[in-house]
Amino acid sequence: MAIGVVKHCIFFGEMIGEEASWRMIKFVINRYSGNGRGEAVWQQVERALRDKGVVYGCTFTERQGHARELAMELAGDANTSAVVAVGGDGTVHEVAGGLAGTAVPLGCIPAGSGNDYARSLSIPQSWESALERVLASKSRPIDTGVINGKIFVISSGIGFDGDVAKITNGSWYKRWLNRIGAGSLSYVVTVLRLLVTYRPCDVRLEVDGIMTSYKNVWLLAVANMPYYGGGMKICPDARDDDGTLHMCLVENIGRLHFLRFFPRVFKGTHVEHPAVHMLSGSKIRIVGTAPMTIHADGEFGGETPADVVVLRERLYVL
Ligand SMILES: Nc1ncnc2c1ncn2[C@@H]1O[C@H](COP(=O)(O)OP(=O)(O)OP(=O)(O)O)[C@@H](O)[C@H]1O
Repeated sequence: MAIGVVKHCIFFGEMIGEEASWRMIKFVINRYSGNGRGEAVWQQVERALRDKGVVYGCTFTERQGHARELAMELAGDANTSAVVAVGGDGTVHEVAGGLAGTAVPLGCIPAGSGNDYARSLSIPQSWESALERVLASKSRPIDTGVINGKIFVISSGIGFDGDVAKITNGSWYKRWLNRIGAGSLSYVVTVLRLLVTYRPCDVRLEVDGIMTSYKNVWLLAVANMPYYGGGMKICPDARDDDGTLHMCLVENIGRLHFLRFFPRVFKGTHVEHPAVHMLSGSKIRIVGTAPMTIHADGEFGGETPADVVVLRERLYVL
């Protein structure tokens, strides 16, 4: 039963009736993304769709995890041509989870605080241009990653990274910074806070059958796309269609040193630092001497040990 969709679906004027069986783009909107930006952006998008006479469907998320359920349901509808996430990376992550393995492509109108999915795919940050791209309806397949059974499209982070995502998502300053349009700065604030308290641990890593060990590991990012954390170019070589996951591991570095070299991640020049190891592979196992927090596209994903694999051409995107 297409609960959310039928309830909230909108068809226009003469399109009601027989023609409502046409295939159409369906929008899944997280009103609360970007601290209300989702709602504001959607109002403008909706007005533009009406002006253009586009037939569309729309539905609003009501809770965490709902976007995934809606996307799964919509993908099963024969009249869905694409599902477009209006929101941030969390919404994209959930919608992608519902569409992966189907032929229905994922579109995105960025309205969050980080918007790293949009940045990585060169989707314009302005809703007008992002909508144009959606309406052009050109799709291509991309890879996805899976960590401990949870899908990710952008990246997964373990250790310091996982804690940054977990703390930022629950922070008052993310909401406050979103309000003044500087939401991506919230990740930087958490990094600075956590730098004082984080305790690195040793890690055993197995990549495509090859074992290595690292001492005092701060973080291990596993990326399908180059950007995360609101514009940090953590794995500059990551490509969403190369069948490989790219990793950035930071070990054995003092807190002050970490703080000094941290800004380099915004340009991607951190990769030259001796404490940074860049790796790649398609089947990865990560075991820490202490449990390390995991995030999948910025959403909490449990703790290590972790098994990660890449699934080739698993998702269609616009
Ligand atoms: N109706 C809702 N009420 C509460 N939370 C919701 C609702 N709909 C979605 N969510 C949750 O809101 C969270 C944040 O959404 P999203 O990531 O899209 O926005 P953001 O955090 O502002 O952006 P970004 O991830 O790019 O920083 C997600 O975890 C999602 O599951």
